[in-house]
Amino acid sequence: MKALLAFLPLFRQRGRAFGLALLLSLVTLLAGVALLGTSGWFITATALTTLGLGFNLFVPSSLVRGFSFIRILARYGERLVGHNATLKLLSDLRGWLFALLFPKLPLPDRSLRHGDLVSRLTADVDALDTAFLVAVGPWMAALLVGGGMTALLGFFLPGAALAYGLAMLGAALLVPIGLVWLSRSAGRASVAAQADMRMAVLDGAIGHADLTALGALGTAARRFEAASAIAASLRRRLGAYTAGAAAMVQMLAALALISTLWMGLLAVDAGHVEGPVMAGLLLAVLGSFEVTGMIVRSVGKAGAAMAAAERLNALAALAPPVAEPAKPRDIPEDGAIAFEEVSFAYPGLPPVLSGFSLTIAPGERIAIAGPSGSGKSTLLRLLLRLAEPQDGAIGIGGIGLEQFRSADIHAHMALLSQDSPVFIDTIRNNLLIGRPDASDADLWAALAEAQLDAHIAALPKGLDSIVGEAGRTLSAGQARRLCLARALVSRAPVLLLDEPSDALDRATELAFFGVLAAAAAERTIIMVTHAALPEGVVDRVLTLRNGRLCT
Ligand SMILES: Nc1ncnc2c1ncn2[C@@H]1O[C@H](COP(=O)(O)OP(=O)(O)OP(=O)(O)O)[C@@H](O)[C@H]1O
Repeated sequence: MKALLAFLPLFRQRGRAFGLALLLSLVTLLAGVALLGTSGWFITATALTTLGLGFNLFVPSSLVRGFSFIRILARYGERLVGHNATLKLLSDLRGWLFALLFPKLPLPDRSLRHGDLVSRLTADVDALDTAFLVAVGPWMAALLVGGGMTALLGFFLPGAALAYGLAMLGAALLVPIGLVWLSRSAGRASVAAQADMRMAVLDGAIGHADLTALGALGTAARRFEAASAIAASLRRRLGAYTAGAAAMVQMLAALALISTLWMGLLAVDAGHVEGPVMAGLLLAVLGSFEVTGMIVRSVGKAGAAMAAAERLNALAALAPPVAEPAKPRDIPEDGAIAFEEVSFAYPGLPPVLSGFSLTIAPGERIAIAGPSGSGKSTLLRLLLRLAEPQDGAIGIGGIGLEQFRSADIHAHMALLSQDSPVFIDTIRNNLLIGRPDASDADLWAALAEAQLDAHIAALPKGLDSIVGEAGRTLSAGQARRLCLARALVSRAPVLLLDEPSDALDRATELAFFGVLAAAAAERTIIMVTHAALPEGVVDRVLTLRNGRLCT
């Protein structure tokens, strides 16, 4: 519950709209109760009229029409206002989550898998949509309608008021609380199982080609089936709990109805209440229980909503990898980059770097080689200040990285990695990510430097050609050169390259290095690579082993 309360400020922002939706749902409910009550009274009175009693038909018949009209309009308004507010709340929620998450990307926590993150950003947010509207509204309505009805019965049929009040209390409060309690762990497990299911789908889709080649599609399918079977059985269990609770609520409504009928007949017999009034009260009691059905339906989802809220809070509470400086300094354009006695370990793991020192002069080009897992990519992460060393210092021009804004560091150093994506968008927009205010001339210049201009110019739509998912309308080498052009557009004086030629065949790799050497003439280059570099691409090649450079 605490996890859900964390979202209260967001809910409050839409408080007015939710308040109006609540008011309209109350009007709907009251109109429904009044409609049933008046109809019961009207029908009974009409029947009695045929037995010779005088009765004015016009007032009750216009009341019936009036109440049904009010009910229709209020229900329509409540749906309109309520759903509009809910959709806005969902968009606020996503905005809040993205704003919290973006400064923390890339997430250092490797336990949070891609599919799980997607699941949290989509399904978990959706699971919260009904939490407030459906849970808060009907409860307040039950309180008001149930209280009002008890008072009304207390006036006409005091004997029935107590039974009704207790039945309403049980249906609106005790049964839903029991349902929340019962469905808590199944709700949590259900959210986790559905996340597992999504991860299995994503893994299967992303790795489809490899799974097919390895003949492992069956294993992937079985993993998905197992995850779905667990999710389905949890859903069934939650459904059974909700159905059981709904049945109990119906029984309580029946008890309230029977006791009202019993007391009503006695009162009519004793001449304390007229028959039509008793019939009206009976139907009003029936109508007032409508709200408890809504409570049970929403509360059935409460377990999942609470689990979703916990997962979202956990995501929001992830600590930012580094703190921004209170008084940021400007990065010296021509400053040398220096690692001094840097030691770094990922939490709970053995050190990746220990006492690592290196100075890179402005305009110098170096390559860092070393065995897989020796910490080459980690070096670049530290330089981009995506993580901070436990010991030692990293600086530019003699100023520690911690004194620069992260945004300035990322503008100073452009990263081209083996995972640099080509987005499903136009070539222009792919390049503008490097520098949003770049002119077409800048884009063409960068494409020329990356030796991609002739190819793009030959496309019918030129810069406005769409490149497909993972740059599929480009060859692997062209996609890599497009990413290089993006890095060049950025005008960053330092280029960080992490296995830039990975997955390219040797001929394409050599061509890429040739392009790189020519294009990045004025820039500092720090390249991490396993590839054998042709002459002239870098000034020196260093090897990282056991956390230090070896000579
Ligand atoms: N986010 C992380 N959380 C925990 N451990 C990590 C993380 N990133 C890297 N590591 C671990 O740190 C070590 C160094 O990884 P790193 O990616 O820097 O090596 P690398 O030299 O670039 O390897 P490769 O050449 O295979 O890309 C490895 O043992 C790796 O498993």
